[in-house]
Amino acid sequence: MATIPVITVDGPSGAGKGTLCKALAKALNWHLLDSGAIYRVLALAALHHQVDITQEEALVPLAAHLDVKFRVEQFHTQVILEGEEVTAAIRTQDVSNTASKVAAFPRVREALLRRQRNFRELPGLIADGRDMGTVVFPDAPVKIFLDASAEERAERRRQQLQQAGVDVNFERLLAETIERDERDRNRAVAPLVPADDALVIDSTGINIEKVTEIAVEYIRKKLPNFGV
Ligand SMILES: Nc1ncnc2c1ncn2[C@@H]1O[C@H](COP(=O)(O)OP(=O)(O)O)[C@@H](O)[C@H]1O
Ligand SMILES: Nc1ccn([C@@H]2O[C@H](COP(=O)(O)OP(=O)(O)O)[C@@H](O)[C@H]2O)c(=O)n1
Repeated sequence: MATIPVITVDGPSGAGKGTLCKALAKALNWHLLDSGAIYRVLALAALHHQVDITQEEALVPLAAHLDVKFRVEQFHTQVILEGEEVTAAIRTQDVSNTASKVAAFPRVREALLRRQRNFRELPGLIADGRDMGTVVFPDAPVKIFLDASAEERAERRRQQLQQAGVDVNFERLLAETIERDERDRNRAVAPLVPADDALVIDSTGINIEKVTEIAVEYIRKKLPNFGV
C-alpha cells in the first residue's frame, strides 16, 4: 500500500505555521494536525486538575489518557477537553508557557506520539508543530521549516491578540516568545530544529501570500501528482 502523504510545517511561535497549514489543508482538502493544540490541551488539563507541571511522572498518565477531541467545522476547528469547549482557553499566554514546559518531558512526548500519528489518513495530512518533520513523521515527503525574527513574531502575536480584544505589552510578549523558543530549542528530546531535508523559509518581512506561494511551488515540485 502506498504511504499516505504528509506535509510537515515546523517552526517557532508566530512564524505563521497555523496560517500556512490551514491554507494548504483547505487548498488540498487534506486533514490537519495542530500538534501544538494537543500540548496546550495537556497543559490546560494539568492546570484544571492541579497536576504538578514539574513532575513528569504525574503528567505521563494525564497525557496517555487525555480526553481531547477536535470537532472540525466548516471554517474552524473546535477543541474539546473532557466534553468542554476549550478552543479559546488554550490560547492564553499562561497556557502557551505551560505547554512548552510540559512538552519538554520525554515520556510526555512519547505518550502523545501515537495520537499524533493517527491523524495520518487519506488523502493526506498537513502537520503543524515543532518536531513533525524530525520525530513524528520523519518519512514525510515534504518538510517545511518556517521561521521569522523574534521581534516580528512577537509583533504579529501582539496584533493578533489586539484584534481579539486583548491588550498586551510588546516587551513582555517578546520576552515570553524568546523564553519559550529557547526552551523548545534546547530541550533534550525533539528540540525545535529544522529536519535535514526541510525547506527553510524565513518569513521576516514576507507577507502571508508570498509565503504560501513559496510553499506551494515547493510542494508542486516534490509531489507533482497531487494536484497542488
Ligand atoms: N508572513 C506573515 N506576515 C505577517 N503576518 C503573518 C505572517 N504569517 C502569519 N502572520 C500572522 O501572524 C499571526 C501568527 O500566525 P500563526 O499562523 O498563528 O503562527 P504560528 O502558528 O506559527 O504560531 C497571525 O495573526 C497571522 O495572521
Ligand atoms: N509538535 C509540537 C508542538 C508544540 N509543542 C509545544 O507546545 C507549545 C505550543 O505550541 P503551538 O504550536 O500551539 O504554539 P504557537 O506556535 O501557536 O505559539 C510550544 O511552545 C511547544 O513547547 C511541541 O513541543 N511540539
